[in-house]
Amino acid sequence: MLTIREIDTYYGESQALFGVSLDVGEGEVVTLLGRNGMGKSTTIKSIMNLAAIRKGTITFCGKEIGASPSYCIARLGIGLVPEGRQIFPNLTVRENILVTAANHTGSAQPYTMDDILTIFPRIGDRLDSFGNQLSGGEQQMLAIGRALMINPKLLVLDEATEGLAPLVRQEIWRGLTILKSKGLSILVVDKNLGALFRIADRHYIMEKGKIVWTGTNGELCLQPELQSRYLGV
Ligand SMILES: Nc1ncnc2c1ncn2[C@@H]1O[C@H](COP(=O)(O)OP(=O)(O)OP(=O)(O)O)[C@@H](O)[C@H]1O
Repeated sequence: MLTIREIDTYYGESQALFGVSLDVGEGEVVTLLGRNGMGKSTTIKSIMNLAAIRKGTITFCGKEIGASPSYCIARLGIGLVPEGRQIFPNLTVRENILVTAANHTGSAQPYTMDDILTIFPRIGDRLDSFGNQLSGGEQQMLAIGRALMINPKLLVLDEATEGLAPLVRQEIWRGLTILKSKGLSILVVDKNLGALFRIADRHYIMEKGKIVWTGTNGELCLQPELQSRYLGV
């Protein structure tokens, strides 16, 4: 579904990614792991063309998207939950959910507000609150709900549960597990290995702008030395 081949991404003259290749298959949950500053967010920004690649290719559902504007990439079916969530502070929860709603991907069963509230019941109690009145966890659930309303084929989350309380994290992982069971493909950045081990199919580990290891969930679970070397756990 998503195929990244040998991409180099720069910020000005400073190279951040070096020949990164990555795949996400239909219905797969894939993680991007690594310590701070290793290039995970830059990889996600490259997918959405929020950071321009200078070499390599990015293909989504058979279409080369490397040079497409971000909104076109979203319309093709990549729903982004960005780091920092970026929900609209002056819109209500209801408005935040509805503002992006569209079925450009031609889904047979497009997401409705009720679907979002079934996955994240907590935000159902806050429908008339403004975005800036929500807790971090509620904002994250809202950001995921908003991304789902474009009916994505692939959901991309940068720091899915960073800085959130344990209970709220659990609710987010439960929601993502529901989405996986419905067959949604997910690419997720997070540091919460325990939760990732329960949901992920495959992992990529990044160091200094390169992919240094990739393998299945079972393989990573069995290699604590990899976890301590690259992830500091
Ligand atoms: N806007 C930017 N301008 C210049 N350099 C940047 C910019 N954003 C990131 N970088 C650099 O690119 C490299 C990769 O950063 P990136 O944010 O992709 O890492 P990360 O693995 O997502 O880390 P974190 O978990 O801290 O977000 C780092 O050296 C970082 O300093």
